[in-house]
Amino acid sequence: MTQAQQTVKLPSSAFTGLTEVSEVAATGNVLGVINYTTECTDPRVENGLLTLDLHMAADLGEAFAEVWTTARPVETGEHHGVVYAHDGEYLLVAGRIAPTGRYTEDTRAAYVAALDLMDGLGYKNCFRMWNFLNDINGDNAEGLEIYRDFCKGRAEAFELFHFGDKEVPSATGIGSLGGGIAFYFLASRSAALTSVENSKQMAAYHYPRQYGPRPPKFARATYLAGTHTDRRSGQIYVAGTASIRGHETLHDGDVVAQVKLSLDNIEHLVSDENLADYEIVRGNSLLDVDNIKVYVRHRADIPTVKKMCEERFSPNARIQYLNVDVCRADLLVEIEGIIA
Ligand SMILES: C=C(O[C@@H]1C=C(C(=O)O)C=C[C@H]1O)C(=O)O
Repeated sequence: MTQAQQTVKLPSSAFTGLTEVSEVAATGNVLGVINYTTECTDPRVENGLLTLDLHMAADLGEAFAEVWTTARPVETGEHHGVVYAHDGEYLLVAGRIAPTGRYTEDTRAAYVAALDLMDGLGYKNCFRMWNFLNDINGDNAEGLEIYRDFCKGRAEAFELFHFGDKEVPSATGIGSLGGGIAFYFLASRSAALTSVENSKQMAAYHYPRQYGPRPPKFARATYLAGTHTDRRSGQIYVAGTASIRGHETLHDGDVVAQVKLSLDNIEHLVSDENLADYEIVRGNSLLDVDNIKVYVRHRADIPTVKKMCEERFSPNARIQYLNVDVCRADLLVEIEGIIA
């Protein structure tokens, strides 16, 4: 191992019940607590912990927390409305945009605040973004779908920061049950990043105009390692993945076929065949994916989706199922995860 590999410890996340957060927090340095719960609030620092509540659960019985921990002591702060925590190597920044009739400008402003913060504090390697949009498939005040409205603001912010398409992080852009748009991002100071595409899907940033005025800017996965020469032991952050080949949704109305294609897409994405383009050799399969979130549009489909996921992921994988809308009206399911 090189010295850099030894010193840059990669971050980790765990799912826990809402009431167990303080026990998990006591075991390490907490970068952030993301509550997938019954209401959305502005991000805050609570008992010294950066906390973001997302409206992603119908009742407290299905709520859970995702707790991000790192190796070093964490400091928190606030910058132009976004709240952050950092440990000298990793930064988590969270924000919320209140419900409005047009999201482009507010999304651009909130993203600018977060990107500006990363620049200012020297966390220039953003490797994962999550975005939660209430009424994602609904129309804004001008008749533009809220997801497309959001994509426009995001693309404009990236442009202002001269973010090249090949540098965009992996992301999730998913529905939520309330609260406008909430987001959290992870960035690093010195870890090495590789944005990974899926050779069987069109890069999202190349999607044609039929999907909105500006394409969604995200990578299918991010490979995060201590050094650029480590092409074997880094982490893989798998973006929200759905039943899309090329740029087209396949299997409209068929949840079983959509789950199968989503899983096939992830399987191919993390395979050495796909990663060869990036000189990454990891020997991965679906059995290595953990910290999985499965977003299901129709509650009644959850048992079917769960059965199929349990057949293909490891029995030890931690999986959360959430009942929310997906970024295209014809998508019934979406899956994300992490290979640590
Ligand atoms: C499912 C897709 O996109 C979704 C939307 C994303 C976004 O806009 O950030 C990222 C991944 C998925 O959550 C897709 O286009 O394949």
